[in-house]
Amino acid sequence: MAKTIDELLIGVLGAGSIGCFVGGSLQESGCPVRYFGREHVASDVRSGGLRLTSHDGQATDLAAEAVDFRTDLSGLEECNILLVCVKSPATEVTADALAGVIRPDTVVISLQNGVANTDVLKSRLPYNTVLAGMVAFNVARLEGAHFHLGTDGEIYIEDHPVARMLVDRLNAVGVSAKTSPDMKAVLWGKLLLNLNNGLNVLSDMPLRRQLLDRDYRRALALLVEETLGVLKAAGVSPAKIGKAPPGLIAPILRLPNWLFERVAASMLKIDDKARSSMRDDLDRGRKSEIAFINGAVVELAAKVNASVPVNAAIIALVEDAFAKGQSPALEGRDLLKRLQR
Ligand SMILES: NC(=O)C1=CN([C@@H]2O[C@H](COP(=O)(O)OP(=O)(O)OC[C@H]3O[C@@H](n4cnc5c(N)ncnc54)[C@H](OP(=O)(O)O)[C@@H]3O)[C@@H](O)[C@H]2O)C=CC1
Ligand SMILES: CC(C)(CO)C(=O)C(=O)O
Repeated sequence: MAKTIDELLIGVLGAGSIGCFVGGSLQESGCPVRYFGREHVASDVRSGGLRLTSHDGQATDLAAEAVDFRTDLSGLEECNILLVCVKSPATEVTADALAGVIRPDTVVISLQNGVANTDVLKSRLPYNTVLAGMVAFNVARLEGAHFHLGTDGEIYIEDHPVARMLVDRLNAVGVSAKTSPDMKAVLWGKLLLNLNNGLNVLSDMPLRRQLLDRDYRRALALLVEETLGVLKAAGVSPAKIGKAPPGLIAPILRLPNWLFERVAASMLKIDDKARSSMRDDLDRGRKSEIAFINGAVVELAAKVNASVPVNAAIIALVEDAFAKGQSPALEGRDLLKRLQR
């Protein structure tokens, strides 16, 4: 693929929060982008265009007529790069829809949470180059097709010439991005942060307020420690994502509030209303990604004969919340008691 990035058509498959934010940022940088998503986003784009804003005050508006948003897969075969941004439960079905439609030289990049999506895509798309990616920041859909970056954080993409071109373009428009030769470590490092997604479903609080609740932080510390134990037994070294090295996350979380607020000031730079993507799924009546986050820990634990009661308890509570369609709004101390039983 000896073309420049401006000659390559980027497809965003699953144009929701991450897809519209990353795709919109690449379009802002001058790349041709085609979005594939749902009618509820398409109709908002038609009526008001695509709006991207950020907690640091940046704003970008892409006019409706400049946004090529499709609610079917027509023209997918013209894409040279495909960013897969669907939630993990949709990866298999999505990959099957791509197989035999996209060109063998299309580079497919997963920008999803969880550690297994790239393997699923690879198994279904054996002729394509499939790269792992990871997004460390939070994006929320506000009113209409307005997508808001609520935290700091970087995008990582597995090292490859196409990844380098995308990273350059993202950095040029102020979206931090880098390539990595070791995405397994990056994905497990991110999964440590995503252990909070399930807790955010259970707390019924915005992320910032929940992080200021010491009992919720203690619950998260238990999850992180249990997961690090499994990773150690399996010989996996998670990468440092954010400011704290993996081994310091739990001790920092356990600090009293006054000290935590100082030591973890960057972790608390979150919009007051931001919630985890799993909490969005509960509100929108969708499936949860819990099986791909805490469930990945349970799966790895089984391989190394480790027991993971804390992750298992969180999975059960989150599955129950999704079955009922609402958060149990657990007090931090009640959750902690259940986990320490
Ligand atoms: N939001 C965030 O802050 C972050 C999210 N992530 C991860 O990024 C990934 C994407 O999350 P997010 O952007 O929040 O998800 P969203 O649900 O906002 O966006 C995904 C969109 O893709 C649509 N979709 C699903 N299947 C298809 C298909 N076959 N064709 C076209 N559209 C489809 C979904 O529709 P439908 O509603 O029908 O499912 C939905 O509108 C997840 O793995 C998430 O964990 C990572 C970091 C932060
Ligand atoms: C950015 C973060 C860690 C928290 O919002 C996330 O990945 C998510 O919401 O899924």
